[in-house]
Amino acid sequence: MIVLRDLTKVFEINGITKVVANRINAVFPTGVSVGLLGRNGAGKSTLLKVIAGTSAPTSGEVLSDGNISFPVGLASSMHPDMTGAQNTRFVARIYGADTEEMSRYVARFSELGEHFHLPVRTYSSGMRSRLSFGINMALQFDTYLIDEITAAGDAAFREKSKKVFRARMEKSGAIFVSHSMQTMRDMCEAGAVLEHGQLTYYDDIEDAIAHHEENMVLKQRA
Ligand SMILES: Nc1ncnc2c1ncn2[C@@H]1O[C@H](COP(=O)(O)OP(=O)(O)OP(=O)(O)O)[C@@H](O)[C@H]1O
Repeated sequence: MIVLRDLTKVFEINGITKVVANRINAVFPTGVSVGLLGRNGAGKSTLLKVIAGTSAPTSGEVLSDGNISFPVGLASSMHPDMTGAQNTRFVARIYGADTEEMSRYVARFSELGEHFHLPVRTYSSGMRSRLSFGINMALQFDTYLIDEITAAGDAAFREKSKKVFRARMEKSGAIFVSHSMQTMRDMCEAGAVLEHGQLTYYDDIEDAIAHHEENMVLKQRA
């Protein structure tokens, strides 16, 4: 279970204030795959980083009784000057996994070929996503944080990713960001909509999608 308690996250740049989370109180239940919805710039990626602990809240806290992955798909998760193989071994050591076994798994899964041994800064965004997804799926987490991974790779890769993700969901939960409603339906049971710093949680992803689509229609009319 992940609990957001009075969570506030505010960015201030050049006198402009952006409130991403405004005293959010929410619970993400154990073992549930939750789709996080919201329009561009609502703060979904930022919220994932705050939940992962890679970005500090302005106030409030994130509590969890299980371990949480780093956000898959966000470029900041990888060290750009290290190769894919080095990043993999580095993460394996942090989490106490077998470095060689994990390296073999990630090399095979991510389908990076010779790029696996080149610095991550030379990768396309899709290649980075594949690496970061492979590293995450090689490890056992109670909650996986996934940001737009399904945009990475060709149809065969996406199918393989979905299969591995579903296998992980037998024992774990996830918070999943995607702009594709079809992907949300395929991958998530529950949903949450982030708008104007508020988060509304729904046990059924269909209810969250209906709320989100209504927001998008209202935006078009405005
Ligand atoms: N490090 C930062 N410093 C300042 N502002 C930031 C920072 N990161 C994000 N923001 C701002 O916070 C807001 C939320 O950004 P975020 O990327 O979390 O939104 P998002 O919902 O994931 O967007 P998208 O759907 O377009 O990917 C945006 O207005 C963005 O400009």
